[in-house]
Amino acid sequence: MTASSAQPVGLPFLKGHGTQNDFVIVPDPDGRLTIGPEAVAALCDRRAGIGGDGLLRVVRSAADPAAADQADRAEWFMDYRNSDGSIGEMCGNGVRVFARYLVEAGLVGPGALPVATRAGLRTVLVAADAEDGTPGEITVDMGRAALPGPDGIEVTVGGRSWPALNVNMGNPHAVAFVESLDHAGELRTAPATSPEGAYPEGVNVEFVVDRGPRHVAMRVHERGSGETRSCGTGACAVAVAAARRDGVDPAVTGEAVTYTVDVLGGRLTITEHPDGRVEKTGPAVIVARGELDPAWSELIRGV
Ligand SMILES: N[C@@H](CCC[C@H](N)C(=O)O)C(=O)O
Repeated sequence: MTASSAQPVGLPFLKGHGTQNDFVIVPDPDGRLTIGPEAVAALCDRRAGIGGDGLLRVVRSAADPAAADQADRAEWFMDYRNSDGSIGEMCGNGVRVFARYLVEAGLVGPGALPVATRAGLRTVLVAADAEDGTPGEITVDMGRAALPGPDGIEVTVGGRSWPALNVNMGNPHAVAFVESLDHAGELRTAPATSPEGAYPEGVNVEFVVDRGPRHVAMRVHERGSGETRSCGTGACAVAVAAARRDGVDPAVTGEAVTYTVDVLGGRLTITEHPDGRVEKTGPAVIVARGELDPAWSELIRGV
């Protein structure tokens, strides 16, 4: 994609991030645009495009067949794509950034906001901004974690292997507790997982170390995006895996448990409730607004 100096086509975009997991945001309220995998990858390219770990298309649920069955419960559908153009069912940081955009654009008011995703409905709560203007934190009900097994999953990097727990937060995760986050290496390629076939759709892999009581730190290699500085669904998977490793299950104790999860780009707070719901709290900001050059209409249909 080469930029031209012609008049802007007027297709607006924004850029935002949540704990430095960053996204190109494309408002498409009436579902007029077709942004195929090639266009997503080009927009997310950090040298020739806008740059991002993924893309959030903001569309009314009723205007997209992928979310039409949720339209009676959620006006807005988060159409999330990884930076390579592939689909991710859910994005925990993305949904906070998505909500921040809707609120800042005046498209929704304060309070609980239901958002349709490919993993089902998620409810987002945007806290009021601080008096100094600092954007309030955002809490998301991320639904229930599933631990479908099998036992014996392993993650391997650079000749070292660790046992991993398969945690599904609407999307798949393999969570491995390691001695040092450096052991994950450069993470330029996806870590190997075994047994073969455990993750037919690919997997997000988290490497975790302890920082203190109910406090861990992680790195992540995301399916479709590579190493990112944060992964919201990954942080939830990590908190649930850490709780089980620590012998804690809120469904058994009847008490919620909270873990602080440090990511390379900040900090997320994850609470698992006795009914199994996992809540995630963290920041989300919009950092830029602009218009795409007309040259993009070669890749994006409907412009
Ligand atoms: N960064 C996201 C997860 C995005 C989807 C993931 N790469 C997948 O393919 O499942 C998050 O914050 O949860």
